[in-house]
Amino acid sequence: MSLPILTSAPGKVIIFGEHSAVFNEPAIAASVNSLRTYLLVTETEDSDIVELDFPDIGLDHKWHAKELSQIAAPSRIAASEHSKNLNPALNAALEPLLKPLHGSLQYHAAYCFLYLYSCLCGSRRGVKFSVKSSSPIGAGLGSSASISVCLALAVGKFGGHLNSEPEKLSKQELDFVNEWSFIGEKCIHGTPSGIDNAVATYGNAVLFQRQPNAETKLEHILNFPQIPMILTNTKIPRSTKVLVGGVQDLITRQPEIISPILKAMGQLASRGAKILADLNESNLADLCELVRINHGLLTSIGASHPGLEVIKSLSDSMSIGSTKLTGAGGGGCAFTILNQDASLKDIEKFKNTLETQYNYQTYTTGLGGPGCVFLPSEEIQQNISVIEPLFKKSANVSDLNAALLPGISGLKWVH
Ligand SMILES: Nc1ncnc2c1ncn2[C@@H]1O[C@H](COP(=O)(O)OP(=O)(O)OP(=O)(O)O)[C@@H](O)[C@H]1O
Ligand SMILES: C[C@@](O)(CCO)CC(=O)[O-]
Ligand SMILES: [Mg+2]
Repeated sequence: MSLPILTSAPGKVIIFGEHSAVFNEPAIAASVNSLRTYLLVTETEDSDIVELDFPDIGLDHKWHAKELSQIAAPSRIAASEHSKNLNPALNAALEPLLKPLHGSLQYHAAYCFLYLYSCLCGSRRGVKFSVKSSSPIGAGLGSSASISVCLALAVGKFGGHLNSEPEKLSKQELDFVNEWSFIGEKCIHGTPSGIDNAVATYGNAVLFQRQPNAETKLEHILNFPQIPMILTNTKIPRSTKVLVGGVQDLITRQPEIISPILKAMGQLASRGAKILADLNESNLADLCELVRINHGLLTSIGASHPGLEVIKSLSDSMSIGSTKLTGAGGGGCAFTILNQDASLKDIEKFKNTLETQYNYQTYTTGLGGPGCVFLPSEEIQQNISVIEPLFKKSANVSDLNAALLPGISGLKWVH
């Protein structure tokens, strides 16, 4: 496909089943349309380079054709065959190119990019990838999956793998994006379950279960109910890779204790799915009960953090609703499902306390909505003077969403 290319994918909230999802238990996640990542792919003047400009994490890096020519990428089939473990020969070839990058944020984002680019774009050069996100990064809201999905869709298009129907992404194309973004997620956090990239690809909400043979069972929930909730970001940094590794270590040390806990989390997700299919005034309290239990179990496996417990204890002491961490935990975000009788005054007080006393950020956001989307080249070209400045470091998040948000911005995104 010709340049420019613009893609976008949403963040997500896991309602039930984070961590246990990695161990083949069912889990439920919903997309969050207002927290999206956007990727713009443009031609560079220098036809010899591939450039990454990811200002959200302070990454601006160029690779020259000579360095990139060291990589002998596996074919698509070979890479998919390595869906349990990333291709070791390709990993070894990428290592020298990744060496100059600092810290895990930059390293993992660049690793994800280079892996997908090598597999899907072969020897194409003279191109720049710019990423901006309206979602907090590393906060449990699926930022890694949304960037992986944006990259899989963009490099899939640029590499000529996704060009069947210009007016709609077909089921096969979405499956391709899901498959490759899963590989991208592996670069970022080692052993993902695949739930985050699935919901960022297909949108809406999913009941997801990884199978022992590494296949996945995916049920799309199209009319996800609007659950009355406040989402709170503690802004405490953490890494999904480290947290998932911690649970793996714990299960190795205490298998008889941890396995039943993970199974119970799976039961919570299955029960939760039944309630969510017909959420009403009479069963909201049952949903809240499951939320409280799921948070307690996540705490017992070491996925909480004192900063998350602040949100839980405030919601408990104000009797305003039920709180559960979401995503990998260890910091990042929690949501609070509001009780039916929570007053507007108390809701404001709850948010205000978290923001002013703890410097947390609260969001009141709808769940569900579109998954990955792209903007046709002509539409980008017509709006390029508005689009390009949004990818600068100084651009602010509200301008990004105001100009680009699918369903709000007026741009003709293809779903
Ligand atoms: N806008 C972005 N620009 C560059 N890199 C990003 C961006 N968003 C995410 N990333 C990459 O994703 C990594 C964060 O992934 P991580 O899985 O730890 O957190 P998360 O996806 O936000 O939370 P969770 O997995 O719990 O939902 C960062 O280290 C970075 O490499
Ligand atoms: C912690 C985890 O269950 C959810 C992260 O959003 C990891 C995964 O499922 O890939
Ligand atoms: Mg992630």
